[in-house]
Amino acid sequence: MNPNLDDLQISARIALACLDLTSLNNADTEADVAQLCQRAQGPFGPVAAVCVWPHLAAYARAQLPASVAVAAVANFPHGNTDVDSAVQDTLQIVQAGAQEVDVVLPYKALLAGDDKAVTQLLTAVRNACPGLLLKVILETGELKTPTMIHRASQLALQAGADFLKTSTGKTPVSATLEAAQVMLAAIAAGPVAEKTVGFKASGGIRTVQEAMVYVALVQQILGVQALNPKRFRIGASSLLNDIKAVLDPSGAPVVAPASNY
Ligand SMILES: O=C[C@H](O)COP(=O)(O)O
Repeated sequence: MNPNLDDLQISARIALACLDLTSLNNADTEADVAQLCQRAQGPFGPVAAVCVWPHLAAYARAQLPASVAVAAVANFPHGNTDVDSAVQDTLQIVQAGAQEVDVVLPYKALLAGDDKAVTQLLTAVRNACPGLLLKVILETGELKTPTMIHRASQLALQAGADFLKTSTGKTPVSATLEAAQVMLAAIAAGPVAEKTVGFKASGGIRTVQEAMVYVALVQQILGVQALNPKRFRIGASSLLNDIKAVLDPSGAPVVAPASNY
């Protein structure tokens, strides 16, 4: 059933306020980031953060008001176990004056049963960015099973994650409702300190209708009070066009044209 315009617009407003507007193409330049930062501050209000490569984080920071956070990625997208390299990424992000680090959990090590390597890398990154918001990307499409997604969630929470994030957007399967359910349940079941951890759905979310199912799930499992950027983010490179179309139906079609995909 298609949602009515009021529901769609409420979700569009939440999605905008909670959006990590992302550009993580290999060839990204300062000009691309300048454009991204401009789009981050549109007529309907700012996004929560922009998300870029570490070497472009300082440039992004200089383009934005303090009200829009800068996030940058570490150990991305491969999720290797090289602690030094992940810490280097993280220090570059810290030195850039960014507010948030999105680190890829070493998911191949986890699948191979090497929990220790996972904990070592995540703990080192956590220690390298005190005071910054740490989002741990589980890469749920590669972990595949609820058991592995639950285990990854636990290890990330134990290492001090502020957010659990589904995906890099660089693998065949990105965010799914099933994976989100497991992650949200892990957050909700945690000790008090972990109950304030946030959730970020990312990868492949291009329409408000797609975003809306995550809004509903977060509300259902974490409660309506979690529908704010401190607890909920959507990481997306191409959702903003549809958010704008929904919020200004007279200005553009509600669903972004296929050419934007
Ligand atoms: O972290 C966010 C993802 O990299 C964005 O993925 P997307 O390009 O499919 O929206």
